[in-house]
Amino acid sequence: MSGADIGLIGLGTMGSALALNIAESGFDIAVYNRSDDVTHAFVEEAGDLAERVTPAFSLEDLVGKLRSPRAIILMVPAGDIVDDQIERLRPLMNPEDMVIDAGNANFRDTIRRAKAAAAKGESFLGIGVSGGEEGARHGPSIMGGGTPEAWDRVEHILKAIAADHQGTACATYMGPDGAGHFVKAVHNGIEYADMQMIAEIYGVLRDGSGLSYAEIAAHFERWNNGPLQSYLVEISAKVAAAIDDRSGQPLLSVIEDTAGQKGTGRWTAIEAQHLAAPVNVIEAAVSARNISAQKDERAAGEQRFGAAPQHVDIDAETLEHALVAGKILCYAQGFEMLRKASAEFGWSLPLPEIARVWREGCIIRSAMLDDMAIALEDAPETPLHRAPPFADRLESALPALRKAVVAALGNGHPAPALSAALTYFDAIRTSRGTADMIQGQRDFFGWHGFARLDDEGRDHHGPWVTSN
Ligand SMILES: NC(=O)C1=CN([C@@H]2O[C@H](COP(=O)(O)OP(=O)(O)OC[C@H]3O[C@@H](n4cnc5c(N)ncnc54)[C@H](OP(=O)(O)O)[C@@H]3O)[C@@H](O)[C@H]2O)C=CC1
Ligand SMILES: O=C(CO)[C@H](O)[C@H](O)COP(=O)(O)O
Repeated sequence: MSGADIGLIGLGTMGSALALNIAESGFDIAVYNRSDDVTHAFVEEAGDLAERVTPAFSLEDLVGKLRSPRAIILMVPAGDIVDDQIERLRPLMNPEDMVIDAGNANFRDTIRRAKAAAAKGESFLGIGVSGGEEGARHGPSIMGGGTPEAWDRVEHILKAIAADHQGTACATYMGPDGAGHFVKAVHNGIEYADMQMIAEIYGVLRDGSGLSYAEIAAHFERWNNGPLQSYLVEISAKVAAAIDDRSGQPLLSVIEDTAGQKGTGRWTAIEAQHLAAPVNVIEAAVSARNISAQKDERAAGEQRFGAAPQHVDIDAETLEHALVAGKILCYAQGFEMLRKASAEFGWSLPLPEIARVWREGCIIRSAMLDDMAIALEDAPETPLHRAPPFADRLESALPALRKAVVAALGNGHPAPALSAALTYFDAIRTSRGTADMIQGQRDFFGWHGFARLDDEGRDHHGPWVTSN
C-alpha cells in the first residue's frame, strides 16, 4: 500500500529535527504543523531530504497520506494539547492505527491515555525522547512505554533514528503504559541535579575563587577528559567560554540568573514523594530553580543583609572530585527511585538497560554510565552507591565533597544540591539516626506508638499523661 511510513505532528524544535532524522534514516514521513507557514518553511529547508517528506495541511490530509496501519508521532507541548490532538485524530483513524506521544508527558497522563486507547482497542505509545535538538536530529535516546505489540510495530524506526552506543541503539522498551515517560522524567530529574551541581561549582569558582569565565571554561574542559566526562560538563565549558555577539562580553555575564523550567523536574520530585523515594539532590535542584526565579526577592535580601558569597580558598581538583561524588549520589538516587517505581507499578524496569540507553544521545549522557550499567547488572539488588566500583569511588571522592560543601556554605555560597548529596550520604551510613526523637514526639502529641529496640511490636508508648 502506498503512503508515508510514519506521520509527525508538531514541527517545533524537537519535531522538525526528529522528522529530518526519520527521513535521513530512510523512512518516508508525512508532517503536519498547526501553523502552515512552519510546514512550508520546514519542507523548503529540508534540502535533499525533502523527497522523503510529505507535507500535510490538515489532520485529515495527514492521515490520508499515511500507509496503514498508521503511526503518528505527536511532538507538541505536554498536557491538554496532547489530549486535544488525540481527540481530533482518533475519529480519522482506524483502531489499529497508533498514536505515539513523543513529548515530555507526565506518566500519569500517559497511563490514562493508554488505558483509554486500550478500552477502545486502539494502540498508543508514550515514548520519552532525550537529546535536545541535536539529539533529535542525529540520534536521541528513546525510552518506550506501551504494549509490547505497539512497540514492536515501530521499533525498527525508533532504533534506526536513535543514538548508537557500541553498536546498540539507545532505544529501549521500558514497560507498559507510562513506563517510558516515567523513566524520561527521572532522566530529567537527574538532569536538573547534574546541572545544579555544576552551577554551584561554577559559583564557587566565579565568586569564591574569583576566576574569569575563560578560566572556568578551561577547568570544565579539562574535567571533561576525566571521570566527569559528560555532555553537560562539555557544554558547560562551551557556555562559560562563549562571548556575546552584541556586547563583546562573556555570554554568561549578560544572561539573567533565573532558571526556566517546563515541569519535568517538578514531576520527578512530586512522584518521588508519592513513592517515598529519597531524591533530595533532585528536590534541591528543583527548589534552586524556584529560588532563582525570585530575582526581586533575592535583590531585596541582598540589600537588607548584604551579599552572601565571600572569598573561598579551595583548589579546582577538590571541586572536581566533589562533583564526582555528587554525581554518583544523584544517579544512585535516580536509580533507586526507578527501582521503587518498578515495584510499585509492576513494571520490571530494566535498570542496566536504562543506564545503557542514557549512555548516548541524551542530555545526561556520561562516561560514568558505562560502569553504572555493569554495576546494576552485576549487583542488581545493591544501590549504586554501595556497589563496586562506585562505593570505592565515593569513599575516595567524599572528603572533597565535604570540603567543598563546608567551604561553600562557610563562605556564603548557596550549594543546595551538593550539600543535599553530602547529607544523603551521611544519612544513609548512619545506622542510629535521630528519628527516635520524631517517634517520641509523634507518640507524645498523637499517641501514634513506636517500635522499641528491646522488644517486639510497633505500638509501644511513652509515659505521657493523657487528658482522659
Ligand atoms: N526542546 C527540548 O530540548 C526537548 C523537548 N521535549 C519535549 O518535546 C515536546 C515539543 O517540544 P519543543 O519541540 O521544544 O517545543 P516547540 O515549542 O519548539 O514546538 C511546539 C510544537 O507544538 C506545536 N503546538 C503548540 N501548541 C499547539 C497546539 N495548541 N495545537 C497544536 N500544535 C501546537 C507548535 O506548533 P506552531 O508552530 O503552530 O506553534 C510546534 O510545532 C514537548 O513535550 C517538550 O517537553 C523533549 C525533549 C527535549
Ligand atoms: O526534556 C528535555 C531534555 O531532556 C527538555 O529540554 C526539557 O525542556 C528540559 O526541561 P526544562 O525545560 O524544565 O529545563
